Amino acid sequence: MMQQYLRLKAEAGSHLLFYRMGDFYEMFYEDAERGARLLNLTLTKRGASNGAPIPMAGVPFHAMEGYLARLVALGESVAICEQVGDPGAAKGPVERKIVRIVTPGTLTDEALLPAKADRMIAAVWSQRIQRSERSAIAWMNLANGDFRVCECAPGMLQTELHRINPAELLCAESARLDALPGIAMSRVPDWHFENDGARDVLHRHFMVDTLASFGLDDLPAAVCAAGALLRYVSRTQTQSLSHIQAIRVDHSGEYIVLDPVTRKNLELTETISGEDSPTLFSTLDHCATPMGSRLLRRWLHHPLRDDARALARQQAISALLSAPPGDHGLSARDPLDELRALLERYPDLERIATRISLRSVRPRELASLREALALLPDIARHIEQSFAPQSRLSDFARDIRIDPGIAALLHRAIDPEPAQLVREGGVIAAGYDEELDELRRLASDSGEFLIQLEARERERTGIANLRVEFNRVHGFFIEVTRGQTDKVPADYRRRQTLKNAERYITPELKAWEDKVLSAKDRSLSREKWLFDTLLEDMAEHAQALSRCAGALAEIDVLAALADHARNNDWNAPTLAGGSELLIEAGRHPVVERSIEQFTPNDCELGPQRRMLLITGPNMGGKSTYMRQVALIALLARIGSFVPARSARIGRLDRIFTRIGAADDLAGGRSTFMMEMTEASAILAAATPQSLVLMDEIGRGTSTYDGLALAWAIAHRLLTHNQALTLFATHYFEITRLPAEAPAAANVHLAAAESSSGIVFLHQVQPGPASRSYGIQVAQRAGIPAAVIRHASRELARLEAQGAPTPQLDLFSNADPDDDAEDAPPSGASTPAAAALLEALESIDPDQLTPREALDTLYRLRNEYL
Ligand SMILES: Nc1ncnc2c1ncn2[C@@H]1O[C@H](COP(=O)(O)OP(=O)(O)OP(=O)(O)O)[C@@H](O)[C@H]1O
Repeated sequence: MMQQYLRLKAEAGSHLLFYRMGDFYEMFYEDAERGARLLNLTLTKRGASNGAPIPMAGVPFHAMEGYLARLVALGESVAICEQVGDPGAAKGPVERKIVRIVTPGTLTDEALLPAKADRMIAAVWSQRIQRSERSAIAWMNLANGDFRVCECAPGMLQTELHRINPAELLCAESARLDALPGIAMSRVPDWHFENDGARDVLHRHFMVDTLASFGLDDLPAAVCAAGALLRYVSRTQTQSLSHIQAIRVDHSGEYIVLDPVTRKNLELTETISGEDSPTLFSTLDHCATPMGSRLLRRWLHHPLRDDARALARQQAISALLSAPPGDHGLSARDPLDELRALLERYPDLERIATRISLRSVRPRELASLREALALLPDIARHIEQSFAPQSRLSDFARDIRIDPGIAALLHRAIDPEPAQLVREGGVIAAGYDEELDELRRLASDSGEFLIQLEARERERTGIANLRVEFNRVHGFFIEVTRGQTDKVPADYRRRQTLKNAERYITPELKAWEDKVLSAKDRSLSREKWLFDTLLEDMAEHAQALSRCAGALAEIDVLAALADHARNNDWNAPTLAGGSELLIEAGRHPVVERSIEQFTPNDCELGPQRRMLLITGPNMGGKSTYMRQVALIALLARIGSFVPARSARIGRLDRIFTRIGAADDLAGGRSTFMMEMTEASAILAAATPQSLVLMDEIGRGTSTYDGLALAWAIAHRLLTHNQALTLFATHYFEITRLPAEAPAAANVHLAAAESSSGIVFLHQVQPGPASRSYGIQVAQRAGIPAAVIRHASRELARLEAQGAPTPQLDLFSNADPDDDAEDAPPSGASTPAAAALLEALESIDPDQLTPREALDTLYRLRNEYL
């Protein structure tokens, strides 16, 4: 047996091996030690190898899922080995096989998957293509069959990985990739990523001769990553991956880029301290189904650059809110509430569809699918009848239409209340299969047959006390008392002789006995076969089911967003083409829910007013204001309504944030170093279409250094990057920037002093703040009165001395070359230079092929030299 174990362990490699023995999955050797430590199991011993006892630890088979869930949460992978041979027939150990491998990114079992979040597996690959380095990511959501790739510059790899947020990351053995927090790393041999082999894997899976139809022709690195990923995932699953029907290319220009820091700072799906709520997602997630919740989460992380898709969603939300009052179609309820109530009755169709493809669906899931399918016509009718006509909504009504034959088949085939597992029996409905009905009848109601047989035999033999009976040792028999045995017919065969009676069997009773005794077994295997056949039939419809699930998830998200908009007085924003953000009476979507009276504020940013310098007391509401502007922009760009009286949101390519200070002690970077690293990333990449939030930059160092840096950074953002910027600062000196650069404007958060201390008005007003109120805020925070009095005296003394204010022309002696670099295109010394700068501005090197880059270089040389 140990030989068999060791062979299977070699196959499982570094994964833990769960080796099935009777009612347990056992682990041996190092696996046992690791498993026992991770799962808190008792470590025992079994036999010996080379004189030393073999460590062993096991988990009961019926509790396996719970243990697996714990292991994958810890980033472990497990190979599950089952007995596949017949224990009776085998001479040595029963034949065993690894039937599946569970890894953190390839889960499909309902019990192991989080309901409201996706678990993705990704593969990364980088290679040199014509002298430039390209990185590619392929990722797959095995639970719904989504398979995507993208290529990007190596510097964008981290940002893209954060967007995708995989649970497991696959890379080549030789890849230089640091472990990423919260992501399990799996390494495979480099050759898995080789182009020819990878292409071959994809060709075979999709049964195509070319990948051109997926748009992968010009993406060689992406092909390598996708091929390696598909090879890895196929190995982990026992069934074919027929639900993975296509690869989609995510173009980098499709979404507004949010770097990891920004996703965190805006608290989209996780608070800064790592909690699930309150976040934008937890505030908006009124979805009725888990698949809707997952889609909403995806949307929040993928705001769109293009207007059309966001607008289509927004119009669908408007249509859902536009139901004519009074005429409420199916019921007296409000149509949006009715729609949400209908959606609430849906199971997780997306995952059920996938498990049908993987042939791992459970009987009860099919029963809930049956109930759900019966509701589809109601939903389709409700959408058509109750809401204003809208093209997106009409598409849904079409996409959720499913062949009624599937529901009919499930009605006929699946028991109204099926058992949990097929092996328990009682899953296939009565009347679906004659043979199964007969087997079940035999297995269950043998009593009737025996009574009839007894009556018949009494009559035939004339033996009045003849009895038909059963015992475990001898099976069925006819018992005749000794005095009557001369009446026994010739076809009676003696089975057993007792003191006062003889026991017989007849050919009829024997045949019947064989049938009954095996009926139970046969009915179970017949049921298993029928269930498998049913799954084969259902698999043909898996794609239609998953399309229907996708449409339902989308309706669910739109209905949730519509509901939130309606209940919180949100409005449809205008999506504009230029670079602008105009918000009238905007609110913070999460904070407005947690306080009684939120003060709305406007925001105006555009080509002539690119930067707001925000001042005001601590606790005045600066961070809230900046975040609310970014969140309103993001919400508009996912297609949602926004918490504002009106909003006009231009095209955005990126949102950057530099908010708050957090040490990265693990990474060995101080607060100040972190701050500067983030700022330098922003200065390197922000464009006129970027939204930048900068909160108190420079705070982490001495006043002069900090002020100087803050000034220079603000200046550069204004003149060079020309990004739309919200710049909160405590350096009042910086409020004089607008005098030099008219594209900057001062606003402040108003506060007033009353007899009982400072009152925060949370109102954004034009102009700089007049003072900082630091001492008043400290007083409110409970600093002892003596310290406050001392501070007030110190302040008065410093003010009386006229404490030196840092000079504002700190940069007047700056290197003239630096000035030139900072100058906007319009500040170029000659018209030709201005034209050249403008031409350079319009180039996005990341979007050019090497050939195009060379051509562009020649063209510029010819035009401007
Ligand atoms: N517009 C508003 N209406 C009502 N309350 C608000 C508003 N904005 C902020 N607040 C409240 O004020 C508190 C402080 O806000 P915020 O953290 O934005 O201040 P801040 O100016 O950034 O402070 P600091 O400079 O100390 O970081 C928030 O927790 C919130 O409860």
